[in-house]
Amino acid sequence: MLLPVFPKSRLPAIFRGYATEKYGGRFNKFSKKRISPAPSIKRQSKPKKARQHEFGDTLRHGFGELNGLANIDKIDNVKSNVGVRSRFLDYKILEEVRDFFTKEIKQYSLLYQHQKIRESKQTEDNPTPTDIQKLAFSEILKPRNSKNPYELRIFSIAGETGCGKTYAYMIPLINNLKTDQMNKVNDGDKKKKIVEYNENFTKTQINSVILLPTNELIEQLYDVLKNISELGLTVSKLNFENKVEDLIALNKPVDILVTTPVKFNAIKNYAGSSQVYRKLVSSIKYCVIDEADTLLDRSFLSDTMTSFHQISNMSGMVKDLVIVSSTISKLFNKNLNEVFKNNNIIKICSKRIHRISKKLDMRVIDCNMKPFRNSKMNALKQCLYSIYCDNTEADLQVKKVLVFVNEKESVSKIYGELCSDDAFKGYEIYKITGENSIEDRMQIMKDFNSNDALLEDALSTNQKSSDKTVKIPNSNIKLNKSSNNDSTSQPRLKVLVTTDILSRGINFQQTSNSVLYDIPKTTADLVNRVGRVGRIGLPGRVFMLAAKGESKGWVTGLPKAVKNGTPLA
Ligand SMILES: Nc1ncnc2c1ncn2[C@@H]1O[C@H](COP(=O)(O)OP(=O)(O)OP(=O)(O)O)[C@@H](O)[C@H]1O
Repeated sequence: MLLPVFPKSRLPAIFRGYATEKYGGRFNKFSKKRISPAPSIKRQSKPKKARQHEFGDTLRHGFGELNGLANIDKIDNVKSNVGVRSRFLDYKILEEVRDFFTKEIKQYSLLYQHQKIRESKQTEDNPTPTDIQKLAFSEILKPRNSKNPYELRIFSIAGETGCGKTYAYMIPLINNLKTDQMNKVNDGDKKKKIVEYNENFTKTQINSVILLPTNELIEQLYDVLKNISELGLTVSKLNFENKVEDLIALNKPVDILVTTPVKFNAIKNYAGSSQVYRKLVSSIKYCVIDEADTLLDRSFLSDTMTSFHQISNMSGMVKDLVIVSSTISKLFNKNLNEVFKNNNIIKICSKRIHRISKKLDMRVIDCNMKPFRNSKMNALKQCLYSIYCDNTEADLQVKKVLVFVNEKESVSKIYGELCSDDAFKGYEIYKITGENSIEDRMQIMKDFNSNDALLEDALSTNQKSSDKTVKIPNSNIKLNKSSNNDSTSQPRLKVLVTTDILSRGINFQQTSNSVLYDIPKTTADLVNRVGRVGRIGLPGRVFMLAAKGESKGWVTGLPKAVKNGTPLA
């Protein structure tokens, strides 16, 4: 079932032919005469070395010095050699922990979900650790200094978006918690003894804390840990809906507390007496600061550091602090070195950091060219239509597209435009900004992530066409159209318009398409927005819309840089 994006009556003359001809053949005919090749094509003929140099320079200029990404080659003592061990079995991980996580990865990994749908036989394979996981396991699982078992070790883990950093810190953390738990009980039936030990607790005791910047990420991580009770461990979250009082009243060990720095700092106020507070936090031995490039930037730094100082001051027992990030900006690197200057930070970094996955098909659309008439909205509508019509993800019932903008005001504008356009009647359009209540945000994320078929009658106009391709006008972008135009098998489209609020850390379920409506303000924003698709080596597509004056060298050079694996720093 096909939808005309631009109703014929409201279409500028230049569009009319395209709309009536359903984009395909007519576009090809027009494009030969009127459309000059996209600038990115012209630039591709430049000598490789000169272009890469120009790309790096212009990118830095484009995004400004302070927010630029650090050059990893210039950071001392970074551990990035993966080594030869290639299986979970090769690392000193407790057998039950290893079995638990390999099972979890197979069941819930985006990679395995993807394969399950496309090639069900592949799901028989056993997962292997990703590069960042191998690096992290090699360092964090090293035996501690036996002379000083409570020495604080600080690790910084940095790797490209979607490379599996969560398990890179989670598996060693669970391994440590489980080992500590086993050491607390005597030999014999350890499982039974651990249950008895936990039942005898009269006060809440937190054993480890994971700090995250947003409620969405807390929810996501809590979901990752939902089966952890199988290992005899407990997890609690402190977010918008959970009260600190309830945590205090639990009266049992909390092996992992997932929360934000602000919520964590609030525990002190609610604890009432310093004795209660001390009891709560004095058993924290492991602390993780995830999405640290956000939590150690200007807006969060003071809350994050208050949390960490509270943990280490009150307990003096923190053994491992793990700081995790997908980019290393100059500011982050500066803050990291300043804040932890007296400690040796063990820096673990994947070689692919600051690079965009080569599996991503990255395209730039110049909106200044006809027929978009410098209207990003027109270009966006055409993108959505083309994604909807092409034959990718043919086996899915629902295709999903993320649309990222810089300012929350633009979210409502775009959402309003798409909702009020009859051509988008059958699409499910969502928006999320910081202005939505947290409850709303959670519900919208749930709806967008669900893969249920949309209402049968959602798409009511069925237009048959024999064209095999759809082309985004005035670009070199041609997409194959679904070969099957039968209304029951045509996928449906969900579109989520949002800001950077959702650009960090979120695993969107079965989402392979993204439109960067605005040019991101910093390289870190670019890397994170793009990184919501094409995760863990999966294929994906990103369309970047460039208006008049935005088609600078680095913008048009981006697709080539992605293909060449050029670091964006
Ligand atoms: N060893 C593995 N094999 C297969 N899939 C994995 C493996 N490790 C993690 N995954 C899956 O990869 C996906 C992305 O992982 P994760 O969320 O940890 O990425 P990330 O590096 O933290 O990304 P970001 O920088 O965006 O936060 C998840 O669906 C996870 O289940």
